[in-house]
Parts: sequence; C-alpha cells; structure tokens
Amino acid sequence: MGTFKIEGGAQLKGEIIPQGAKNEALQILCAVLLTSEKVTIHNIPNIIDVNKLIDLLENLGVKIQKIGASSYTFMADDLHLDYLQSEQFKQDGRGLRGSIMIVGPLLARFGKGYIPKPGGDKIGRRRLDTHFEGFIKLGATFRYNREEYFYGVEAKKLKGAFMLLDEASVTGTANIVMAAVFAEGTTTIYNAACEPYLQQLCSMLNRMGAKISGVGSNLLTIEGVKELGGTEHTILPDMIEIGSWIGMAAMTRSELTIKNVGWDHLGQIPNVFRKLGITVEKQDDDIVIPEHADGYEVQSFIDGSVLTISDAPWPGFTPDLLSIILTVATQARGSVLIHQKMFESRLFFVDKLIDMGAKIILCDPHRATVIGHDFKSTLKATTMTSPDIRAGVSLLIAALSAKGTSTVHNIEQIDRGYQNIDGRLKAIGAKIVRMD
Ligand SMILES: CC(=O)N[C@H]1[C@@H](OP(=O)(O)OP(=O)(O)OC[C@H]2O[C@@H](n3ccc(=O)[nH]c3=O)[C@H](O)[C@@H]2O)O[C@H](CO)[C@@H](O)[C@@H]1O
Ligand SMILES: C=C(OP(=O)(O)O)C(=O)O
Repeated sequence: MGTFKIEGGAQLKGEIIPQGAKNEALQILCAVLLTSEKVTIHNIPNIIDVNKLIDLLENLGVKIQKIGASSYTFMADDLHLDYLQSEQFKQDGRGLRGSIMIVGPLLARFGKGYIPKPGGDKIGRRRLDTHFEGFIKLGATFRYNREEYFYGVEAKKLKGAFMLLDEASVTGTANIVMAAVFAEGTTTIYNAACEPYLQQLCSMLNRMGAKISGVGSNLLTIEGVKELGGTEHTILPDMIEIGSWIGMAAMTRSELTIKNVGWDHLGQIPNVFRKLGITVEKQDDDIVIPEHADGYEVQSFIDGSVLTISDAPWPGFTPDLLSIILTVATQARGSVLIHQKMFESRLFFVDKLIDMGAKIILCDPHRATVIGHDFKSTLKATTMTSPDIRAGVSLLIAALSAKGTSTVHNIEQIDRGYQNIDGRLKAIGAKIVRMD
C-alpha cells in the first residue's frame, strides 16, 4: 500500500497540462477489438486502470506498439479467445471497471463475450443490468455463474432492436453501442448516456465505418454494418482531472493555468465551481484560476435559499467531481448542500475531513451540508486512507491546504486515474513525497 506524505500550506504556481481522459480511454481501447485493422490512439493517459486494460488486451492477443509518449497502435487481427476461459482473464478482468466494455465488441465480432465481475471504485452498488439487458434485446443469450461472479453472453447473430435503457449508464451505453454496430438492421437506444466519452467513442466508430446518428443526444440510432476498418483517434483532456486542478488551486489559494482544456467539452464544470465563488477565467483554450487571496463566496439560489450541488447524467454535473466540490467548499464563505444522487457510499470520506476540522454534517449517505470556514480556520494535518479515486484526490487537496504534515495511504486509488500526480504537483511547488 503506497503512501504520500504532504506538508500542507505551500502556495502552488505554474502550468498544468491535463492528461487524456481516463473514462474515454477505457471505451476507446475496448473499441479496437471491433476491427482487424490498425487503430492508432493518441493522448492515452499513463495511469493504472488504463495500463491494466492495455495488458488485458495484450493477453487477449491484440498486437500493441508504443509509438510515442502517449500514443499506441493496436491490431486485433488474431485474438486468443481461449484466454477468456483462463484464470488469468478472471484476474485481469476483475482489476478495473472499464474491462466490462470488452463484452460488447467481442459479442459483436466473435459472437461471445465474457467478463468476471469488474472492479473499480467501491462507491456503492454498481450493477450491470443495463449492459446485459441491452445485449439480450439484440438477441444474445445470457448466463451468470453466481459462484464465480462470471458473466457471459453468446449469439450466432445479433439483430437490431429498439431499447429504452433502464438508466443512462455510461459504460452500459458504450457496451451496447459497440455490440450494435454489427447487428443486422437498425438499433435505437433511448435514454442513452451522452457524456463526451460516448460522443468521442461514437465519432471514432463512425470514422471506422459505423453508422451511428444522434451522437451527443440520449437517442442513438445505429444502422448495422458488416465490418469496421482502422482509424486514428485522439483522446480529449480529462475533464475530471481538470476539475480536480481547479479545486486544488482555489483551496490552496494558488494561481494555476490549466492548458488546452477543451472548453467545448467541459459542460457544467466551470460554472459549478463559479457557483462556489471561484473565479474560472477562460483564456483561449486555457483555464486560469487566479490566487483567491480574499477567499471565495458561495452563491445562493435566486430566492435566497441555500445552494445545492448535485450530480446527474450528462449534460448534468458529473458525480466524479462532487467529492472535490465538497472538499473545496469546506473553505468557502457560506454553506452548500452536496447531494450525491448516483452512488450510495461516496460521501463517507467526509469523516476524514471532519477529523481535520471541517464543518460538515453528513445528513444521510447521499447528502452532506458543508459550512465553509472562509480560511478563518485552517484544516489540521492528519493520517488518512484513500477509499476511492476521487475521495483520494479530495483528501490530497485537503492535505495540501492543511497545517502540518499529512499522510495519505492507499494511493494506488489515486494512481488509478491521475498520471504522475506527485511529480506534477512538485513541479508547481507542492511539498509531497511518495513512500513505498
Ligand atoms: C469507467 C467509467 O466510465 N466510469 C464512470 C461510469 O461508471 P459506470 O458506467 O459504471 O456508471 P453508470 O453510469 O452505469 O452508473 C453509475 C451509478 O449511477 C446510477 N445511475 C446512473 C444513471 C442514472 O440515470 N441514474 C443513476 O442513478 C447507477 O445506478 C450507478 O449506481 O459512469 C459513472 C457515472 O457518471 C462515473 O462515476 C464513472 O467514473
Ligand atoms: C468512479 C470512477 O471510476 P471507475 O468507474 O473506474 O471506478 C471515477 O473515475 O471516478
């Protein structure tokens, strides 16, 4: 279990270049399974989850070449499908959440797809019904081995269908879209998720020869095609990482420039930080967060009632930034209610912030009220364990703003999604040491 030691209180300054988006990379990597031709992908983040998926693809027989710092080519022309029955696959597949998205492409191209219960953050129940209900609608037979938590779908032929998803699942939509590209006839997916990750996936598939329309909306129409060809794709900057840097800059009262953020794909993110009173300046495609020497003041709703920040499927505010918003609010002027609607166990990390002196009332597993200190009282350093990727970064932000030296254990959670976080923090002046 890796550990960071952080001496809080240092002001940061400088430029950050965002990494490629983790959740997009996981979809795009799975899509290479849909063609025997070469697919070149740029801006792949060097993070644990993505590297685990690359290893899994390699074990499945995909020929992979690293052609640049963050660029790779992939060729799935001769797969070892026997690997899907191996113990090694059970171990590899369990290692991350994103592995679930190999099932759709395998089912589409080879008529069978399997996966052990995938890993990922332990942030509440994470069911897979949407994925498998979609495959069944396309004509697949489904089986689930309860003893081994092993899922499987098989089909001689997939047929296009209309489906109304029970929820707008991000990975579920990606999986069903990838299964449907070769289904005979027309597939219509209503209540589809439409995060930029999915828009990017659908655009890539269309470049490969797929016929997907409605991209960016919750109604996708897919005309089945016989085959897909190779392509080149560049992954967008990671909007969750960008939000993490915004929060970190504000809470440490530092001036930071986040380069080439891809403003057009950030949705509500800049405005939600602005609601906390944080100045988010747009300079061309960069974000500049000035030093907040006078702190930041939470806005109220027009009728004067207390601000609520909650998550929703895109174009709503992403649940992956709520832990960071909550943490940054602990030093705001004013109060805010954080409502994490999607996940049931994602707010429990507030215990650690409370230990550090933050004023938070956990109302129930989904809601927490934060009463900001307005920097009149500094958080106190402590020892904590990162429970999940975003809580981990939130605790890191709290530690960077705190008085004294904090210890954050289980930093593998952070490394799952943040590339060289300690190196990049040191480069802008943070006092952080990685202990193994
Ligand atoms: C690898 C990856 O891409 N992971 C992301 C993906 O996970 P993932 O695709 O696993 O998440 P889903 O979109 O399936 O659902 C997330 C949770 O939200 C609930 N839910 C979902 C949709 C909805 O309309 N109502 C609702 O309550 C689900 O029951 C589940 O508990 O999307 C999540 C939601 O944005 C993000 O937190 C994860 O970072
Ligand atoms: C919940 C997340 O990741 P995963 O779905 O991979 O667990 C996340 O990125 O915040």
